[in-house]
Amino acid sequence: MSLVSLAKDRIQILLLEGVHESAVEVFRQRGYDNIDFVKTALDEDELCERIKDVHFVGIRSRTQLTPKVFAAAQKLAAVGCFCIGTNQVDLQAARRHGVVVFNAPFSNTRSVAELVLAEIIMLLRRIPEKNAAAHQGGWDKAAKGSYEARGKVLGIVGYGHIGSQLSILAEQLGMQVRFYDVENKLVLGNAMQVHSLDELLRQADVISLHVPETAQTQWLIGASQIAAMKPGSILINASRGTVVVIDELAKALKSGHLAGAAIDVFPVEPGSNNERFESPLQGLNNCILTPHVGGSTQEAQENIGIEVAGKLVHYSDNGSTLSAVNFPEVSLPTHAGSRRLLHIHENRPGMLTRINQIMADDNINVSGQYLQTDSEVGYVVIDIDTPIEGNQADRMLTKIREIPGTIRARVLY
Ligand SMILES: NC(=O)C1=CN([C@@H]2O[C@H](COP(=O)(O)OP(=O)(O)OC[C@H]3O[C@@H](n4cnc5c(N)ncnc54)[C@H](O)[C@@H]3O)[C@@H](O)[C@H]2O)C=CC1
Ligand SMILES: O=C(O)C(=O)COP(=O)(O)O
Repeated sequence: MSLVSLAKDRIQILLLEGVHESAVEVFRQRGYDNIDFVKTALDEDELCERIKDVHFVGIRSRTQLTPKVFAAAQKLAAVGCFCIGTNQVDLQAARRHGVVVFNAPFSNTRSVAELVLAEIIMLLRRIPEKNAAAHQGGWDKAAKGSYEARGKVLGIVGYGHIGSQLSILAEQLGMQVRFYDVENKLVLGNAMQVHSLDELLRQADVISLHVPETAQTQWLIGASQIAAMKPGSILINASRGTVVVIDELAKALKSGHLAGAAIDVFPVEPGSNNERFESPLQGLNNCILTPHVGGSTQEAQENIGIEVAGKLVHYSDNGSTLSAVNFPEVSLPTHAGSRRLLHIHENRPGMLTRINQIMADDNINVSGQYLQTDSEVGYVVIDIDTPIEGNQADRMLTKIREIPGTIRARVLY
């Protein structure tokens, strides 16, 4: 069996969780036809079985890529997260296996910001309760507890791509925006950065969470943070379900300390549309529950499909790791007229010398070399302008793979 790159029709792609068909089109246009398309997420055991011969896997936010999955995925070269969050992927395990992980950092951000804006207005007007009452024959025409968004203070936790877009949209409604972020951020419009979460919670009429799932954001909003929020204020979470202690939120909504909430993400979410959803927030009419649809618009999904499939194809064809989330980034020119060696290795001294020595011993001429390393992993790409036959490439790769510390090596056509 040749060790050089497989023919494209033998490269297996597994797309899970109903990734948009725009992704399939991108793969097909670029010659990748061997695509397995699954509408749901798979559990760990099923995934370990399905992923054995897969070279590229595409997931959304529900599929957990654990160390066990990476150990089973011996042929896997890259993961495409067709979403923003990458917390569902064990990024260290991926790196140790030489698997590059990509995501779509921008494509669904506007969709989330728009949904949150709509929820702010609905909750300030107490529409969820009035809607529930009307469906039961009720007629609650009172203005009590209903407010305009204009002039209210919106507190944003996490002023990144989503938080900052929400900030602009909310200012257009006349809201006063304040935000808390662990980093110093470029302040847009008339927004103001405050110095602690506590300060923000005490000032805001509406709090909206836009942080990633990390060890620091886990259960960021618990009993004492909810107690610090203004009586009658509103909490919105379209970030990750682990950011809010949901039982404490349920208590605050029942007691009336919080006037309302909109929750799009949950500590435990169903793996498919056929599974039952359970939450302590069910039955609370002052709480909007949505099934993790912040980024689920036609526009966002289509763009994400094109963006992430494009990154996977580019890595497969060219070796570029530009915008990878777990890997040294190497941006590469095309390699027409040359063969290209990709070598992923543990970052230890002497790696390049050894690779170059093997090439020199074989009279192979190098026309370009690109190296990036981080504290653990090195990624070197070497363009070869000496014509080499399949057998010679195989021999060279065998020797290169024997270099201690090599994680993965392949040659592109
Ligand atoms: N509901 C949905 O369908 C969607 C949910 N998301 C979630 O939204 C999150 C945010 O997305 P983006 O704005 O694009 O991410 P981003 O990375 O652009 O922004 C996140 C911001 O949070 C800040 N941050 C991190 N830890 C913090 C902490 N402990 N306290 C305060 N600030 C902190 C960061 O400095 C950064 O400014 C994603 O990580 C994802 O989990 C994203 C898209 C769709
Ligand atoms: O982009 C994200 O991080 C999201 O949470 C959206 O996830 P989804 O693609 O809807 O499973």
